[in-house]
Amino acid sequence: MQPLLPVTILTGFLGAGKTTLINYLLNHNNEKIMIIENEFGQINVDGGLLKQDTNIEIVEMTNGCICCSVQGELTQALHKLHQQRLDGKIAFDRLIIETTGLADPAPIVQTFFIDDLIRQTIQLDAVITLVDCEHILQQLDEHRVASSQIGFADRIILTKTDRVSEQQKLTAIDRINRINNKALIFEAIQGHIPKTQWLDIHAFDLDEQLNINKGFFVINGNKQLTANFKPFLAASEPKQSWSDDVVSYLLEAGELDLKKIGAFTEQLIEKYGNDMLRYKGVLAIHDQPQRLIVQGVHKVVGFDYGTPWDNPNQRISRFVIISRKLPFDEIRQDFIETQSS
Ligand SMILES: Nc1nc2c(ncn2[C@@H]2O[C@H](COP(=O)(O)OP(=O)(O)OP(=O)(O)O)[C@@H](O)[C@H]2O)c(=O)[nH]1
Repeated sequence: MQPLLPVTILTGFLGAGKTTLINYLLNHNNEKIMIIENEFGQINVDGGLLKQDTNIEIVEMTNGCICCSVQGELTQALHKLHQQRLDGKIAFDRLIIETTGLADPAPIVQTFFIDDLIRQTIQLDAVITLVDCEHILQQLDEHRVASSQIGFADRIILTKTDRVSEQQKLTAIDRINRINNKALIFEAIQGHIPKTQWLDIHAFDLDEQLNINKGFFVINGNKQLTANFKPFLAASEPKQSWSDDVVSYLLEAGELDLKKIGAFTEQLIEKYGNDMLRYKGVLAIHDQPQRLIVQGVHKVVGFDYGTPWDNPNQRISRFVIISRKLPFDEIRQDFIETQSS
């Protein structure tokens, strides 16, 4: 049996630097990479821009954007690639899906959980969102899809920071952080970022990392990684208030009752799953030494027990939800009521 094929979804608004990033990767990489990409409209320019060599195959989907035809065209393309791999007609080590700048990642991400063959052969590694530091504020004001792309991200790569002042950059980061306080933010000028920062990060594994507001990292050029890591704002209060329709919510409580939290999660997803882009919980369950991990995308959710809590006195349940506006006070109250009495 072949190992699961890792797939990375690369998203970001028009002109955010997706092709530039892929080209940088292809110039600093030995793996064979399959890229599925598409452009909005009939003429696909990006295929021409991407560096062509023997380590890259490109499947272009020009028939509208991926998200409109996701259940059909993308699923079909993935099935076909799988068969060609099985037949030995084509060989590659990973797949990158570059979405059009106008795509909402939701249906693309869901494809990897819905289709049986895809679930059994492909492992969704992460959603990486590129954010154009120069234009993001305007894009967020004008295009709902821009906040969705940020909300879905496991990692955010900030581009074009060479074109803005330090203050503009900090303002952009503040706003991004409010939409998604779970994704680590990296900076890459002209796509210069080591692939280890955005490939094979296993974001959909049921692990115990919540990564809330961990920080901001500068990766610039080919310098040593560690020398360039710059911690950023730790959970700061936003300096300005924005009205983005996607925001991050954090629920916190002590030990929870398993039945109650099960019912809470079920109802939450039933009622608000369509609005909840990504969510993750690391929960302390009464009489259970291990952490309970919950992770989901809209109405697709996974649960598993993780490692035991190190310190029995520090068993705190945390649940992060990145969502369109929710009645937070009510949800927080319901969450607190799932505590074991
Ligand atoms: N100054 C500057 N320009 C950049 C940077 N990253 C990308 N660009 C430029 O921005 C333009 C758009 O970059 P692309 O890589 O084509 O962006 P894209 O996200 O693939 O664009 P679409 O396919 O239209 O969604 C190109 O002219 C790039 O050279 C950066 O970090 N700094």
